[in-house]
Amino acid sequence: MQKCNLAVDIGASSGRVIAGYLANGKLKLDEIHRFDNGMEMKNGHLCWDIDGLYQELVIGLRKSVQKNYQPTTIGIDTWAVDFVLLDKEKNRITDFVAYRDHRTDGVMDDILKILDRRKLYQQTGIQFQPFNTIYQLYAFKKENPELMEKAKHFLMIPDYLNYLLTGTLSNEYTNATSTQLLSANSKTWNQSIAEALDIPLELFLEPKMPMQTLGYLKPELQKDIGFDVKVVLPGTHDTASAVVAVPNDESIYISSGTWSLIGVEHDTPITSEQAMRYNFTNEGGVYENIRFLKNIMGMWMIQEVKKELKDQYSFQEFVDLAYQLKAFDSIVDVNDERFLSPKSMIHSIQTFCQETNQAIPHSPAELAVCIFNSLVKSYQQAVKEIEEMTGKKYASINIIGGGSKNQYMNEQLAKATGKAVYTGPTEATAIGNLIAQMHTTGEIDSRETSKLMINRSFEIQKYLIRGEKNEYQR
Ligand SMILES: Nc1ncnc2c1ncn2[C@@H]1O[C@H](COP(=O)(O)OP(=O)(O)OP(=O)(O)O)[C@@H](O)[C@H]1O
Ligand SMILES: C[C@H](O)[C@H](O)[C@@H](O)C(=O)CO
Repeated sequence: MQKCNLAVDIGASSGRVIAGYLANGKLKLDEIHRFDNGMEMKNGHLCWDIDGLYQELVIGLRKSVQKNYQPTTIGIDTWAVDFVLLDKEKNRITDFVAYRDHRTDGVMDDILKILDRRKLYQQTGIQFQPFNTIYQLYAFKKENPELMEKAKHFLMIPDYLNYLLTGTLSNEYTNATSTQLLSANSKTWNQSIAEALDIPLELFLEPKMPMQTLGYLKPELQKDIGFDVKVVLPGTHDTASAVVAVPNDESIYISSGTWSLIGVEHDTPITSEQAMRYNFTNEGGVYENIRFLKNIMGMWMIQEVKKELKDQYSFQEFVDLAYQLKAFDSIVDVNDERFLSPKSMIHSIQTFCQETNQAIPHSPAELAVCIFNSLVKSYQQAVKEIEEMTGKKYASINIIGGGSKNQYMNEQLAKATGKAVYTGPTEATAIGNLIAQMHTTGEIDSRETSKLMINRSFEIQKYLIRGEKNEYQR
């Protein structure tokens, strides 16, 4: 039997259970189970199928035994901001409403009439996004005052899955920062913000830092799967885990999946006027540092176009089509809210182009090129903003996550920024999750060791502009 750590990494479009172990100084990965994820309408709201996700997690645990693994620890990460509320008997009293649901339409504006925008930013350091937990909680309270009265516990998605595994309630720190309810400096829930919005502070537990043991499997689950395992906290926000696996500290990173998260690590929050204007966020990092980054609409746009075209084209085929199209220059502002949860992504892109007097993309190739070039343009702008705010020049950008497989965008980004673009690892989030577990068990002793290990274990590709000829070296 092979001893291993298990990373459960659930993204907005897919989830996986990955076994990780050290062999000859390298981190080895084995994908044990993969499943789709998505939202569905329930009780008039877009929701996640949380019970289905839990079942997939348990299937992953069972498969690990069938594959002859002996898991010693398990860690869960998912996307951020979404939550569930439990009553005093610890029963779920809300659906897992998804951040793209329209319940938060207009709520941010309402709250910014109660709270001063600058103060809110200075206190929390969090980017203004209409779906942040603070706006979702407020919308929920307005719609369901009687349920809010009954609510006794607030859990985010990984907190809830950890509760189902162990029976222990917790609020993990990196994910808690995405609520916009935590003080960036003290790393505790902000009383004045909660009170101003009449959100009961009793719902929250003292945030627990990553890299500690939460508990063990509940007896009935142990019996079902046939073994026990230590449940450990990685950065339960997937982006926090992903950032741990960036191979080079000196690069700007882009964690590219459903969202594109572009930024750098920083010791302390940056809450300047400029950072607020550029709408950068200061989320909590696994090493108790700050992930100073911007949340950009990301591959969601091509995911939606793919779906609308009835999955006739794979992601790789969209990339191939983009290469074949000689020129198509229309650009959309990917951060425009119309792209967050549209009825039709294709129609929204076309309308944007029409309103801005640009050529309207019709073919799959034109739509792909428009999305890819528009994303690259927003990355280029964010790079400029990061350099301006940190007062530092960066020689390279490192793209991690599934989106790093998009060669067309990687090349365009190198061309647009004149910087070396490194890509990989593609499973950065699971890797960062595993590294946090290995820190907890003592298998990895320092951050430096983990960076060396990542560079030794995974192939990193390089896209580079040489001289004036725009040649790329891989
Ligand atoms: N072969 C490929 N070529 C180009 N792009 C690809 C390829 N494979 C995957 N992708 C891109 O990667 C994205 C998925 O990335 P990833 O698996 O990291 O996301 P996720 O984990 O589901 O979501 P999240 O970002 O919410 O965690 C797809 O939407 C697609 O755009
Ligand atoms: C909204 C997204 O959940 C979040 O901001 C992003 O960081 C993420 O989790 C991407 O997977």
